[in-house]
Amino acid sequence: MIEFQAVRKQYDNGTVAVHELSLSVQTGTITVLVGPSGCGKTTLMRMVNRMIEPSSGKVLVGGTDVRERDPAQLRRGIGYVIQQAGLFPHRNVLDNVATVPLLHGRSKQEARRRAGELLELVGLPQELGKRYPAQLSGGQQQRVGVARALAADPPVLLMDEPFSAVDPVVREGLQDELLRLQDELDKTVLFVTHDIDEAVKLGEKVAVLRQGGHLAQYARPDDLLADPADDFVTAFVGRDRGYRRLSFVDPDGVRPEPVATVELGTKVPPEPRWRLAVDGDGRPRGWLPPGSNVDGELAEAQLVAGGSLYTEHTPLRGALDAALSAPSGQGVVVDGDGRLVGVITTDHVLDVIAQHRRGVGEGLP
Ligand SMILES: Nc1ncnc2c1ncn2[C@@H]1O[C@H](COP(=O)(O)OP(=O)(O)OP(=O)(O)O)[C@@H](O)[C@H]1O
Repeated sequence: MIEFQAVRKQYDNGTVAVHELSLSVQTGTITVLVGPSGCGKTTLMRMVNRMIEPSSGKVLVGGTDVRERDPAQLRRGIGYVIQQAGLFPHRNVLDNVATVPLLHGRSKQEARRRAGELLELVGLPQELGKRYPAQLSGGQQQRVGVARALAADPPVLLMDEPFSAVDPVVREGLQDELLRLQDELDKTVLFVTHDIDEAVKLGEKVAVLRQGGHLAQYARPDDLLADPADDFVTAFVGRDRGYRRLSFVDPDGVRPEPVATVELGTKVPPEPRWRLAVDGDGRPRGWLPPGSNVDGELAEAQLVAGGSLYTEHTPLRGALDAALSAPSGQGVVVDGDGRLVGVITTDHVLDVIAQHRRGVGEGLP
């Protein structure tokens, strides 16, 4: 557990970055600090590994005041990942990661073997180990940064806007990867971002900070979206918080309907309705518009790209998105292996939301 007890930080120039803030971070969970630029997130995080000392108050890690710990020894138990990964530019990827086990007294050979395992853990192919950081994409560099932070197997991981320098698609991949890793590793993670979507996706709990280092609200993402504490939090979580909250709504009640399908590579007579094209394994590939005259065998070029796919039993937000984005008005539902299960309409998803609202009795916003 990490505990901030009435922590305050005033810099020498008089700026109060953190104002008497108290917060407990549960062991084995991801806790996110979110808020606008300059609200004190980084200052608060760096007090955990003593890169910054509080002006007053205490920070405890595992029940001990960090001021009683030797900074170097304290940091060995705390991984630290920053934006742009912070890699050594003149060392190759494998050696960047191996640095940490080497510092811990492992032999060079052993350190490299461990580094190889870690690269695999974060989803990087072994052959990238020989490259230099500048020869990797931004997303790959971030993965190396995570591998290096994990190298000493620290119980605590501090992550300061680690994914903010990469494009949105890569960023989503990195977020998913972090959630997968966390499932496996059960670290105590403190994660800083200014992106509320990232915060509610990753955080088991989310602390919203406002200017001057005040804690505006500390809650589970679902509660934050359903019941923002004040106008500041309401504005910060945004007007589409109702839609965001669908990410946490149980999809019970979603009943996919059958859909007319056609198979790629077969002859297809025209029909006055939308049909979903699937490959030989039953995976959806796109839609064939009503009345399409297919010359010869059906090929991908004749299809309209489908909308997003909804994987059954995942939260309702994906179901609504699939229904809204489908060119045919029918959202495509697939199973965990990506094979077609059926389709859902927007009306059906809205009905499920309405049922949920009645059942839960506490209305979606
Ligand atoms: N060394 C310093 N000396 C003086 N003021 C500082 C110092 N470091 C940070 N600050 C100020 O303290 C406040 C909080 O800064 P901090 O970096 O913790 O915010 P943040 O929420 O992490 O911001 P961002 O999202 O922009 O990184 C800001 O007003 C900042 O200008």
